[in-house]
Amino acid sequence: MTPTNSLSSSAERIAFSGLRSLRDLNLEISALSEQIRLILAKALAREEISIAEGITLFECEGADLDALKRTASHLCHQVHGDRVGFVVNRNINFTNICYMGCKFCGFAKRSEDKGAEFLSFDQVVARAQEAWDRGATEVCIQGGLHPKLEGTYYRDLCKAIKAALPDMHIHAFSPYEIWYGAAKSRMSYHDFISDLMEAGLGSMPGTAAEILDTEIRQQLTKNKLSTEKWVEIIRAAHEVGLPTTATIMYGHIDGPEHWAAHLALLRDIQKDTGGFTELVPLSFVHSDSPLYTQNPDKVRPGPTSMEVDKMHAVARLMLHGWIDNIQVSWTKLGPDRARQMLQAGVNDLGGTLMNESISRSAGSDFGQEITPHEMVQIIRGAGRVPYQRNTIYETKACYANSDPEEQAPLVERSVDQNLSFLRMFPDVREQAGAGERGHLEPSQSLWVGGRQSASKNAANGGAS
Ligand SMILES: O=c1nc2n(C[C@H](O)[C@H](O)[C@H](O)CO)c3cc(O)ccc3cc-2c(=O)[nH]1
Ligand SMILES: C[C@H]1O[C@@H](n2cnc3c(N)ncnc32)[C@H](O)[C@@H]1O
Ligand code: MET
Ligand code: SF4
Repeated sequence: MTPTNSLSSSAERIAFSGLRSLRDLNLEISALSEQIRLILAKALAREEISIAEGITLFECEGADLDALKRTASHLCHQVHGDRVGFVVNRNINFTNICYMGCKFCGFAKRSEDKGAEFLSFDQVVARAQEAWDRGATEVCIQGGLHPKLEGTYYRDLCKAIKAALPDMHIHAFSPYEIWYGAAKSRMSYHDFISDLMEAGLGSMPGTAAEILDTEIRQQLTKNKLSTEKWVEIIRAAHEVGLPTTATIMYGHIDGPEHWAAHLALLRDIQKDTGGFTELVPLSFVHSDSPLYTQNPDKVRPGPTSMEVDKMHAVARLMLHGWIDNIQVSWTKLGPDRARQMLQAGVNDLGGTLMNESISRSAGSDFGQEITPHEMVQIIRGAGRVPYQRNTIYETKACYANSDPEEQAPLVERSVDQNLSFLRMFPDVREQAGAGERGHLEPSQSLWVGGRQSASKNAANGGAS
């Protein structure tokens, strides 16, 4: 198919995507406040950004913030060139029945509540099969901590999916679910996770992280997994060879000091294990979240727009060379803000999802699915070259010169969730010879068993 919504030349795409040459960037930086100038110069020299410096970056504004975003974009291009990825996947929440009482959560229900759900294995497998038939490479599976779940449930669910779909990647079970399953099975985390891997688990979402700070966690929920346990479970997963993502849920009762410390903690873990594939910042969705509705005076209604920019940009700077994939969550921000983040250090749009419920039940209104064809247009709308990847960042298809098949979304959209959001993107013209910069060979992954290729690309000069 002929590509739609694209730019005519590489130079045009670079200018449009907000990227500056190193010379221009250095010039711009020389005009900034002394403090920010020194930190950005350090980042460009690949020196480590400390927690204190991270806090300073989180507090910057105006020209300083513009330069921070451009520095993040520059580092992103050093690693990834023009490419921005997405995964074709389906989110399957096998149950929303949960009594853990996390205050930020709008998803959990009691078993007698209207809308309470507990899918059978057959139903989960049927959803996975339907996803496979629509081209999904991954199912992302998480659920409530249902009181009647056996410890063996998680393993048996993986086996049931793999029996029907041996090549489907299972990205499943948050550290909180691992804690629950391991406790019910009276097994160590290492043994419990190894058992899940034998049953077909391919990777784990690094959710349940929220803010990795004891005081904040106690206010978000008294019972939830401690910071220490989250770290222990993530380390155990990495040690037995299971990759995980990393997340941060921000914009509620937290602030810059928590964010910088959280990112530094993830970086420390990565230095030891290399097991994180990506960071996914999750903006707090407030409107149907008890945390906010019960305390609107004390809890913020999600991060400000500036904080969203800063989170993605500072994460790029603090994690550079360690966690080089920064994913924006379109379910939290919507397609247009997600597109803008591609100019603040982000190189990934995450999953097409097909069924989103966690954000929707907390009040987000960005729908359940963005189809591959739409993902490609959003990415081109930021002057970047789209590619489909699998969960561990291997290229499945590059859309420099073609488009994926158009597909109707799995769940019909309401009128306000139709494709009209794509019209807000700039009118960009057909492109010839797109994608000559920054391309990887199809088999090359930016996450190869914990060793990322950032330093190699940077050593080659990166984007100029
Ligand atoms: O439907 C959802 N899927 C979520 N997913 C799935 C995600 O969008 C993608 O499937 C993968 O991260 C793609 O690599 C997550 C996966 C993670 O590893 C970490 C966080 C999330 C968060 C969500 C979420 O809020 N809603
Ligand atoms: C599965 C993950 O989804 C995230 N999550 C749950 N509820 C919300 C919300 N209201 N806003 C943003 N993220 C949320 C949490 O980080 C959880 O661990
Ligand atoms: N219940 C699990 C957790 O909190 C996963 C889904 S949360 C909506 O980690
Ligand atoms: S966040 Fe997860 S564990 Fe907490 S209440 Fe919601 S579903 Fe349950």
